[in-house]
Amino acid sequence: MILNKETAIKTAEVLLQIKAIKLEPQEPFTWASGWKSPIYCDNRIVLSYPLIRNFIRENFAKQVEEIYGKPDVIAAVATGAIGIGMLVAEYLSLPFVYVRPEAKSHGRKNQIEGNLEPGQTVVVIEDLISTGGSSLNAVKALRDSGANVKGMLAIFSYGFDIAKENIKNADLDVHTLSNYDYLIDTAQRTSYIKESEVELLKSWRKDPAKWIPES
Ligand SMILES: O=P(O)(O)OC[C@H]1O[C@H](OP(=O)(O)OP(=O)(O)O)[C@H](O)[C@@H]1O
Ligand SMILES: O=C(O)c1cc(=O)[nH]c(=O)[nH]1
Repeated sequence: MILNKETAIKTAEVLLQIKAIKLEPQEPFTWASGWKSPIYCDNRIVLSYPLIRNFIRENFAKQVEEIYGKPDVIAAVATGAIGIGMLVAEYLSLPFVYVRPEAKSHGRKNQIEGNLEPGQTVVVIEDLISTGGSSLNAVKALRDSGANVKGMLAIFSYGFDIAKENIKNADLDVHTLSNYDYLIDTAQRTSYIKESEVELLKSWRKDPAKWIPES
């Protein structure tokens, strides 16, 4: 869910400005889910731009407080959200943990890194939601450890039905700064993408799991 339309447009604009959005219809990207895609949104690039990471950090912090008040802990989904999650925690003067995709096989064998006590309230920060698998895997680990997960904020979501269903089944409250619709509108308005690319992205978006690149 989008909380603030202006933030959604501005977030789409800055992602385009720093070229976080990559289009490679001829040589598709492979996503975490295994899906092939003509588009990749690399939100990790945000960290390289101080003004833009501050914008993301401040909007995340504002929305965390507006929606949930102050949680006990900010948690980030590794690795993509560790940097920005840490900035949000610092801005709000809150403790921070991050959640690995799985427990380490050596050392302390942790999946959650940092200090988290059972019963603590947690807001999760994620960089991007495609199917929602990675985010929900992290939320499960937090809940299994006894945390009270209040909800999750992500920079961007593609808004796929599968993600909506997964999130609903997990009974998780999710908000994003921007999403695919705002991104495509902004990319069209600023001529970041050509009309032919808009058509391709629209047809891909109808059934992304089954999309086959044109040869
Ligand atoms: O919603 P999903 O289908 O799970 O896909 C989104 C996930 O994919 C990316 O992580 P990736 O697995 O590429 O790892 P990284 O964060 O370590 O770069 C991204 O950071 C999300 O966590
Ligand atoms: O699904 C993914 O793996 C994924 C998609 C995307 O656009 N960006 C990203 O970082 N991961």
